[in-house]
Amino acid sequence: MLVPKFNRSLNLGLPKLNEDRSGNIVHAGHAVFRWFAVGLDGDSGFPTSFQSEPSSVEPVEHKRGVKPLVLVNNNLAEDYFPFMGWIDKLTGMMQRLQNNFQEFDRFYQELINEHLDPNRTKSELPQPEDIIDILLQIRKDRGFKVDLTLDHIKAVLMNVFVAGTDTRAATVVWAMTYLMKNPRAMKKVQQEIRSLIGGNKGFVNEDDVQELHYLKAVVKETMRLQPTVPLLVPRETIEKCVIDGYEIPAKTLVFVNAWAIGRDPEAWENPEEFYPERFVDSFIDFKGQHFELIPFGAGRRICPGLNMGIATVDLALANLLYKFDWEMPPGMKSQDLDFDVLPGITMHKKNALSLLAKYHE
Ligand code: HEM
Repeated sequence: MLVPKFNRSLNLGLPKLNEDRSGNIVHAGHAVFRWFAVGLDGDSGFPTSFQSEPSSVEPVEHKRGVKPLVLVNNNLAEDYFPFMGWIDKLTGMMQRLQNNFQEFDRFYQELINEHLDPNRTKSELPQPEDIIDILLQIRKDRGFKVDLTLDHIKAVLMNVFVAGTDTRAATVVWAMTYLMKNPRAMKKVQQEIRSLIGGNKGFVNEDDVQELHYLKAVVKETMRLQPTVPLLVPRETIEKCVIDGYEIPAKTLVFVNAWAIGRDPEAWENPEEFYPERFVDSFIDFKGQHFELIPFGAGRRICPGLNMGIATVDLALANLLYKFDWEMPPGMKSQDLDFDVLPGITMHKKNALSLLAKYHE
């Protein structure tokens, strides 16, 4: 039986919350993620910059007067080989991690202080209230007991912002890349959206998305080929087991390769082909019940943000496709697009996806 090896469900930067059962600090979450969000900046719901390479994007200025947060994307050797932590010290990665943590900690503390400020005027309150208000209220209701500390609240925020932002942004970029490579699918999905929404409404909302079956198939097909967390959360066997004749001892670290599973010729016809139609009228879903498609993982540690993740990917992609016609920049052809990947826990496109957006009248 496989069990999660690490308690990574909470903040990467809050070591106390990342302790394993033996009380050791677990470093599985050491990878420091990039900050890049579709629709994070601005009210329109559209990305302010459509690039897949975050390092080439200006850091997102949050409007709170503190230094902008710049997240670096790097993996620690220790993430993969726990005995190789010394390399991270030598390369300075550990120090960068610590610095990053401190910046984040300050940022979240400032947000919390703002929410705790009794002088916060009514007009500044988000509508109706935001996640920080709710968490602080729960804490207050519990009489400030130690079981919900400010560190826990920071951890939840970190999770929502990072686990949920990076993955969604990457998925939208991969979907656009596949669609640019496959004009037939691009045309079909745009037709579906535009014929449903028409010209007057001007945007796609959450209810509309439920009618967009081909769009949903496009997203599934993208996640089959390019799951953004290809190796899921590491697991550890708690007892000896035999799989396919291989004997696996207890306490073995196991990585489940969702990327390879999505391309397994025994599970998929023409697995390398981008063919969203395979999901139209298919019962296969990514909710952890069909093991041939597990971009959100499966079992007890399945992604808890699955529904939110899909809802926002569908919505962002649908609006991008509804509002704009997409072309390659001058001098480039869709054949030039590649699927090279940056190393990392989250699978990002290595070379920036630069496209020309033409407003669709
Ligand atoms: C397209 C979007 C997303 C993808 C592809 C994705 C994918 C994943 C995957 C593969 C895992 C590991 C599951 C496993 O090992 O079984 C995971 C875990 C997690 N995800 Fe997501 N995720 C997405 C969006 C989100 C969002 C929006 C949130 C929060 C708002 C979120 C929060 C988390 C958390 C907290 C975990 C750790 C769960 C645990 O270890 O118990 N994710 N995600």
